Amino acid sequence: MLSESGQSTVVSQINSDIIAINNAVLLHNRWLAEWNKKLICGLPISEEFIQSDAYRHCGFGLWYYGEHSRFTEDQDEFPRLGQLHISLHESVRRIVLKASENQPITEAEYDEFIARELEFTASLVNLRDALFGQLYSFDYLTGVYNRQAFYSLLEKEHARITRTSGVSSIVMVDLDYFKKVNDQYGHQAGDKVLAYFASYLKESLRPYDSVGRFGGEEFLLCLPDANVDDAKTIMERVREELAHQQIDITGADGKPLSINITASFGVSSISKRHPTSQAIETADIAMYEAKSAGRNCVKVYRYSAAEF
Ligand SMILES: Nc1nc2c(ncn2[C@@H]2O[C@H](COP(=O)(O)OP(=O)(O)OP(=O)(O)O)[C@@H](O)[C@H]2O)c(=O)[nH]1
Repeated sequence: MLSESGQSTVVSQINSDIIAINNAVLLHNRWLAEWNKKLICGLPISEEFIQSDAYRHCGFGLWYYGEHSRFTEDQDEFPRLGQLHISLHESVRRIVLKASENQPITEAEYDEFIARELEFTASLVNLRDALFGQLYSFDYLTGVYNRQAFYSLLEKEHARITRTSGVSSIVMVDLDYFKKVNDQYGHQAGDKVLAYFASYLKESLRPYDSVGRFGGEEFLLCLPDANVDDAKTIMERVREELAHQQIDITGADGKPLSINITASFGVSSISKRHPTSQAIETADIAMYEAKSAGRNCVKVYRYSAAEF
């Protein structure tokens, strides 16, 4: 689905997550500057730096223990960042308590604090980089994987299926007569149809299936551990239900209207013997066969004996 800014909600969510992290970094830097100033200038240090759960109440902590999207929480770096933040607070607490009791702070204590601060900062950078990586993996308009990310996903699937000696299906899907949508209702309406179609595909498939935008109005699907006959059955259902979807758009004259679309599907398989590039090529052949057969249908590419 499209957000108000015209980008997919996935992309705008990741963007918001990155902005929220940047803000948390600012709050952390302020916290650091504040207690450093008090320590260096010999000013009284307030309770908030000494409490054992101070890490939950500082600006960074409020962000960390607040609400997050799955894009932030799913990153491997996220729990590590939380641990490093707690360790950093422990180190600061020891220093601040000693200072408030006019005891000298040892070099080892200071070095420990600096090491923890540096590790914490590096972890923040890792988390932000991971989110940028996600941002560059999704198609800006539809929120599904872009071509490059989907190719990597298929390469991983090929490696997995090679180990298990199994088979997975890949499907090339292309909207029918999509040019007419653009020509009749305008490019914006066309964009809306593409975004709708992408989320329809995602919602119609199993959670472990994947959807990528191959280019233009062409999408690629990966159905792990489904052979081409399973995939054909699934795609027939998806195709049939798609034709009954009412898509709300705004026409070129600004008036709202509902339209239907159909798509052509080409199914092929990926396995130990049939790598990613061959699977894409053959799914494309099957999809063109579906176009030639009159569109709004599913065709399967079956490898010949010579291709085994
Ligand atoms: N709105 C919009 N249109 C796009 C986008 N990418 C590609 N298109 C349009 O998709 C249309 C594809 O047209 P064709 O390749 O002729 O295919 P088609 O009209 O779907 O016809 P068949 O595939 O033969 O059924 C062109 O009008 C492109 O401009 C996009 O991101 N947004």
